[in-house]
Amino acid sequence: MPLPPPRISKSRRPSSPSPTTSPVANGNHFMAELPAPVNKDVDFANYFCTYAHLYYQKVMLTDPVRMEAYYNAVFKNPYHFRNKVVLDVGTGTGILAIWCAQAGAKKVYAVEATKMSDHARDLVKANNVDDVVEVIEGSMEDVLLPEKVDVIISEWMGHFLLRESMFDSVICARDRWLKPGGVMYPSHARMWIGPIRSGLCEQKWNEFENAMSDWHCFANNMESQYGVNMNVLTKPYLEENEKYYLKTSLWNNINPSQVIGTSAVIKEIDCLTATVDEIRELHVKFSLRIKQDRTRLSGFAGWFDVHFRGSTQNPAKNEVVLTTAPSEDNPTHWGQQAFLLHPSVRVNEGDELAVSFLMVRSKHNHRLMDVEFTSELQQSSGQRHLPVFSKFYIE
Ligand SMILES: C[S@@+](CC[C@H](N)C(=O)[O-])C[C@H]1O[C@@H](n2cnc3c(N)ncnc32)[C@H](O)[C@@H]1O
Repeated sequence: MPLPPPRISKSRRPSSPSPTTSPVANGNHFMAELPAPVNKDVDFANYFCTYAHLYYQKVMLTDPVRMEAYYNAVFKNPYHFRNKVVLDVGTGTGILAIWCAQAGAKKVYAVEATKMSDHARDLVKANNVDDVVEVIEGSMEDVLLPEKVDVIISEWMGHFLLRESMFDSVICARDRWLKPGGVMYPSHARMWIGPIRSGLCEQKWNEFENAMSDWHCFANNMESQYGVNMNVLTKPYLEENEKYYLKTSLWNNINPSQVIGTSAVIKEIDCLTATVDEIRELHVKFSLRIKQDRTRLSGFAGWFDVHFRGSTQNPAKNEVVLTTAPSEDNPTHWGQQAFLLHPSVRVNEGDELAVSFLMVRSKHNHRLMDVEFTSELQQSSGQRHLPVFSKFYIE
């Protein structure tokens, strides 16, 4: 299988039909409405099934940036774990739970929704921590623990942080099971956006044009060979391909030199206090300054970092940061999400971009995101361009 794979499997097209929330698309704009209840069976089939494969768990276990960050967070702050009760939300193979036990935890509840729990149980036993770690198969939202916990640890971050919406489950676990004064690992998260140049703009446009010229050949052939005129389907086919090639954000490991200006933090999350309402819809305005001369703005890249700081009452003595920012030496399996503009825009050093950004959950699947950028370029000469509106899907 090709590497690196997506963080979780996604149906490529059409997008997965799992209506779990109900924002409505109104003209060009996504508008959030109250979320509909999640259909658990559909969610399991679309989302959890991927994590039931050791192949995907191994992708995460072989990301050194991710592994080092969690390992250091636990073992450089062992007093947060020694003789403590810990909850690992979404234990996967059990790796974080095993580390917590090795760091001296008195009890670790390791909750996993999928059958990966069987492998986790085996791994826990094989590493002689089965007297401390209890693997529980079930959805975090349904699991009943016999006691409250001192620490919640979880690796819940999806592409561009919030894809997968797994943080909802961590919030649910925190509100039910964390003792007052308890600690979250990680404790904080931030989302970033930066302006980029990328050859992918042209590549995706060419792929889109090829797909359409292939369609026209196919339609001509259908008419001449089988006597059926396909033209009524040309527009829907174009829209489907526009979405796939031009409006779907791309997983990409961007080189830092491709970031052509300043980056902005668009969201900061305190894991101890965040609510689902706070992350369900993000609407942010920010500005970016171009720092390279005579280049092209191909679009925007989004990434995140998380911090292991402990809590105000109980701070980590050794703070650890896990970043997925563009990096030549330390790329991660999350990469960055590229949102490409068609066409790209000529920009110069000193130009300013005023950006309005909106992200809501997809109406088809609450674990995927719909994104809008409205960007207004002001050249260093003072000349202002008309705002450019672009809509994207994080699938
Ligand atoms: C990103 S993986 C992390 C696995 C492991 N903790 C690690 O760090 O290698 C997230 C895991 O959480 C599980 N998961 C996600 N949401 C869950 C929920 N609500 N209840 C239980 N498990 C969940 C997934 O099945 C998956 O195995």
